[in-house]
Amino acid sequence: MAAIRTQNLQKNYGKTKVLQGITLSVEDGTFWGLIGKNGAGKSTLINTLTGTVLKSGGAFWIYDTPDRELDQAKKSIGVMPDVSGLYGAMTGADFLKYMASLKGVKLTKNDIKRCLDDVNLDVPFDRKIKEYSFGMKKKISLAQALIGEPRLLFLDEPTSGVDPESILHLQGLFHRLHQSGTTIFLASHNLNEIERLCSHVAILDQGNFRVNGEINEVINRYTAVIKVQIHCRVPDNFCMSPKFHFAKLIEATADTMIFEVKTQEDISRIVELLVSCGISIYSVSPQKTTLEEIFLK
Ligand SMILES: Nc1ncnc2c1ncn2[C@@H]1O[C@H](COP(=O)(O)OP(=O)(O)OP(=O)(O)O)[C@@H](O)[C@H]1O
Repeated sequence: MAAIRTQNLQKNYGKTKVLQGITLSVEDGTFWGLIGKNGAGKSTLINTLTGTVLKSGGAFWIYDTPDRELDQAKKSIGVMPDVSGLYGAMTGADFLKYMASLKGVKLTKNDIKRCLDDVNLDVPFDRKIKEYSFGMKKKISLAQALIGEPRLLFLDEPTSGVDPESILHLQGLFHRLHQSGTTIFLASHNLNEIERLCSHVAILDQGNFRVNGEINEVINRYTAVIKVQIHCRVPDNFCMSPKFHFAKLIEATADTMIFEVKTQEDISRIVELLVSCGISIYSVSPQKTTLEEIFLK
């Protein structure tokens, strides 16, 4: 079942066409990473899908509920928007209680403590949100998104501006939520985070997806050559026979050879050939194309 489905979804701000006909299907239980340059439309897509802004054209469905009936699907959704929409005059505890009441959930003092612990936010209950640091605001925004254990979670740059220890804590939390079946739609500039956490990725460029799909499949599709570093004892008299025609040796020292090949199978072929030449191999390290390299292309 699709958690999110869009058909030719469009959003304009005046004459600016921000989303130019997005068509996407996000299967239930998947973890999508949404990437794109500043102004590419990531927040606009999340805001449109969660009903914060109105679409200009096309259609979308959340768990088969059409966008015109979005209110009915809202109980399945948790949204962590950017932090500008927080109620600064409220304390964090009152804010969580208020947001919970909108979802029909009653929070006890212990529940609030657990919400704060979940997002690694150590703050007195009576401190007003306007007195929070930027990173603390991010965490309280995430805490409210998690209330009621939503089946579908939208996260807009949840770890930007957050300290490194908390980033690891939050990434662990996202991983556990995904493992327990939550569908997550995460916009982030942290490509390493997306590569490590997500099952799927979409690159938004000029109002449309340049690429979208299963993350390993996307990386493989854009991997023209695989670099493989082989630690081994290279004999002085070693020379590449014609049998190595499928591989390009780009560097060689007394204990390391680096080849460029086209497929994973080529790596096994190189190893077999080296062993048949009597060379002892200590380790083989393929260097995959990263999401960053694909994004920057
Ligand atoms: N309320 C608004 N009114 C007019 N234009 C807007 C509004 N919100 C966003 N835009 C414009 O829409 C475009 C996409 O903005 P959006 O915030 O969705 O990008 P983004 O990919 O989330 O960027 P970033 O990575 O910087 O957060 C930008 O050109 C922005 O100026």
